[in-house]
Amino acid sequence: MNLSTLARTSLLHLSPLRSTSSTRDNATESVAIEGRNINFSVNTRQGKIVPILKDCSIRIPSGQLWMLLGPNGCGKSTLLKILAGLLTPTNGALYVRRPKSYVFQNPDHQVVMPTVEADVAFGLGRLNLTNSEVRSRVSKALEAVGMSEYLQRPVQTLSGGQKQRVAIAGALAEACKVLLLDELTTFLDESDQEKLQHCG
Ligand SMILES: Nc1ncnc2c1ncn2[C@@H]1O[C@H](COP(=O)(O)OP(=O)(O)OP(=O)(O)O)[C@@H](O)[C@H]1O
Repeated sequence: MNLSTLARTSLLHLSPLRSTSSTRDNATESVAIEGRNINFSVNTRQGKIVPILKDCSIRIPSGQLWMLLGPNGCGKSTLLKILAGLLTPTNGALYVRRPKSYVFQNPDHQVVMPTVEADVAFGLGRLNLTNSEVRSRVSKALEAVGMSEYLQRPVQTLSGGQKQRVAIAGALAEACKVLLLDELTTFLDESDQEKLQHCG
């Protein structure tokens, strides 16, 4: 992937990388994502090694919305999966602030519980919260994505865009500091995408 494919929504601006992981805690508290010289290759069934990402470097400050832009197959999803921890880079250095959440391109891969309420609460199970805290977080997250009235809805009755909003609500409920969204445009209409920019 060429770094020119990384764009902030308002302004293309890439600062040079300046810290290493050992100095990060003191020097760059406000950095959300930083990767340096990330490489990723896959081994094909024919035994060939195919490079997908070559020396990809990225630095994103906290509190900003950035989009990865580029042609089909250039490596956007691969990079996002590496940032999410779903893929391990072949080499390179990587820091992603926690907690982080990843929303799949296809919400059917993520929205798995029987009801909307159960699905948004799913990730909270490991956080040791009281029932009332869980209910409050679920309620606020659903409100943020405009899905409050769907609390008891069976997830299989939702549209693709509604499922995607439920998946995003699950991420917001976990109070993630980094939200990684793959192909926001697959199911969400323009107005939903616009609203999402303000609900974090
Ligand atoms: N397991 C794999 N084996 C072989 N090639 C792979 C594998 N996984 C990904 N690729 C290739 O890596 C490249 C990058 O894929 P990726 O899904 O990251 O692209 P993308 O930029 O997100 O594409 P799109 O815009 O079409 O979603 C593609 O050419 C893809 O075919």
